[in-house]
Amino acid sequence: MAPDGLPVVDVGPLVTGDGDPVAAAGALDAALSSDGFAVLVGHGVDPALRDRVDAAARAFFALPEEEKAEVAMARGGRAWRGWFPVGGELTSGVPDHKEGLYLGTDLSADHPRVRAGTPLHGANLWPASPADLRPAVEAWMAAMAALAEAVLGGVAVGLGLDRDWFARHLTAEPTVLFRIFHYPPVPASEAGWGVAEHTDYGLLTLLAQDHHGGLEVRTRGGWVDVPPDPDVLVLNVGDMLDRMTGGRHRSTPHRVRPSRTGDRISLPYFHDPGWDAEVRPLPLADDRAPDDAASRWDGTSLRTLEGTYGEYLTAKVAKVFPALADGAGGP
Ligand SMILES: O=C(O)CCC(=O)C(=O)O
Ligand SMILES: [Fe+2]
Repeated sequence: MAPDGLPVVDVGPLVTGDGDPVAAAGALDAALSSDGFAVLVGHGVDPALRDRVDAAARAFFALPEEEKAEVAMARGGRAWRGWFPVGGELTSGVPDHKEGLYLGTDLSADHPRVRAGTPLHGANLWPASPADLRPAVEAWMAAMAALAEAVLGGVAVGLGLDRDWFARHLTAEPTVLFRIFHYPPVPASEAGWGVAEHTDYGLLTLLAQDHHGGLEVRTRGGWVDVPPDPDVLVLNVGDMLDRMTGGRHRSTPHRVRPSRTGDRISLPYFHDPGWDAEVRPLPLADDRAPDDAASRWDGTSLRTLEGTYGEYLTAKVAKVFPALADGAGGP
């Protein structure tokens, strides 16, 4: 256990094959079964790459608003890509104290899903400056995708499934979103949140952050701080893994305090089921948790959901960005 209570898991054996992957899978299972969050060490991702993405992000957010607006989210249309200003995103109906650049799997205009007008699919909007943003982000997203698949292998083994279960059933073509957030310093007199309380939508989130801190997790024992360590990656469970496991792995609410000490940069990467996947409960019946709709932050029951992951995600995103709601439900 870390001093703050979040478990630390060495995922080295799942990433490199050295060591005992079954023991690492067991540690992961225990971590995700307690509070749905884990601090990952041994992840093998080069810290210099994180520093590159962080530096490029800072250079981008420091540009004048008109330059950032060259890649404004409105230009990304239904693909939900590009920059949004401070206050442009609403979590739980309230504007957040953050700005962000939204990215995802980069699809060209002739990809069948883009041609069909599928929401959240399309090309990334790359800023002209800084030049290193695109190569750094592309390398980072590739590293996160590989790590997410390695971690999912461990999750599967921990649940008594074959190691390639997720790859075969849900993530052959994962839905991938990546965000770069900037939380500018906000005076202590100003209330509100960097990001208000919420859960993540998909399978797994992998988060890198700088040293400023502010991320809080609602564990069973109360709210705890996630230590702001740039060298670790923070893993958390999304709604679909919670649904599949009947709450054994919990999609745990979390929130971000507004930054009081400086410009905070965070890099959440979301590795989620394929768009057309229908996520069903696994046959793990005996340890199924009771239905949680009444107590969940959004009142949604993960036990009774129907439809594809794409439908679930589109409905969620339309609440956060009301501008996307317009016709976002179908092609
Ligand atoms: O910025 C952070 O630390 C967390 C962001 C987050 O929770 C999210 O994007 O879902
Ligand atoms: Fe989140």
